[in-house]
Amino acid sequence: MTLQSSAAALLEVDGVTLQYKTEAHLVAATYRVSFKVQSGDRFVLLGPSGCGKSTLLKAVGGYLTPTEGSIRLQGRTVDRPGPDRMMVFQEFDQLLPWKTIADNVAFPLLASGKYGRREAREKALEYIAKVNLSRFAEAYPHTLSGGMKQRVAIARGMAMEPAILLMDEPFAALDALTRRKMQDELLQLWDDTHFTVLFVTHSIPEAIRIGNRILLLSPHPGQVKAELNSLYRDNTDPQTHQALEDKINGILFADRVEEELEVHHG
Ligand SMILES: Nc1ncnc2c1ncn2[C@@H]1O[C@H](COP(=O)(O)OP(=O)(O)OP(=O)(O)O)[C@@H](O)[C@H]1O
Repeated sequence: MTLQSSAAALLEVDGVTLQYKTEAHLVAATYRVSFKVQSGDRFVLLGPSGCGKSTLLKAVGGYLTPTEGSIRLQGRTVDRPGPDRMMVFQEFDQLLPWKTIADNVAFPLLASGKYGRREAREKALEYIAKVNLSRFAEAYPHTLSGGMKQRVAIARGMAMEPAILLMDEPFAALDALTRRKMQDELLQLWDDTHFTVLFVTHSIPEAIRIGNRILLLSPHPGQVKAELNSLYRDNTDPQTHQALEDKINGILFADRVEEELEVHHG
């Protein structure tokens, strides 16, 4: 037993290169990306379209194997999907249309063998309440708005109480007002349970609102440009946000690689 093991990060992504093999050629999605997520982090992967954010998230999910480097969750190498990592996607059609909201949320709890029928239902209802949808527990997905469906998808992911929740642009398809509301709700949920989330977005304002840490990735293939730490969300001063947005824009479009920045504006 060493001190090092007790201080280990929850998720360690170490020098990860990810590639897609197509018939014609090899597409490099990320190149030697490293970062560490601590328990309770709201860790954001931010970068322009095509920089490999979704690919990284899929690799953490265990759906893709790195060609170089390693991914470890709670000290164990990730080599397949597992109930300790739940995904929430952008699309509104990620729910099973023939199942009620309660049954959708209970589904992975039952399928994974984590709970029996009665406990799964109780757990599902508990998380449906957390996303303020108790009134719709017996409704079917097609009767819900896009924002409500996303809340169900979040409840379904959280009900499994995974080690880490993986969110791939979950609010990108929503209108601006709903998107803002959903960001607030996610933060309220975090206040409730302090879950760990790895959140992908290409929106700088969204990254600033959601993240306590932000990893900035360069365009294709994605490489780490900088890591912003110690972001305090209770600082809602628009000037501070604007200054941070400007700083991120500067980093994303400057020619600097692998820079560690500590930003304190709390
Ligand atoms: N299934 C695939 N087969 C081949 N290439 C792929 C595949 N999926 C993604 N790519 C390529 O890998 C690179 C990274 O894609 P990825 O979707 O991870 O980027 P992203 O940063 O999430 O972009 P976006 O914000 O547009 O979703 C891109 O060049 C993309 O074209």
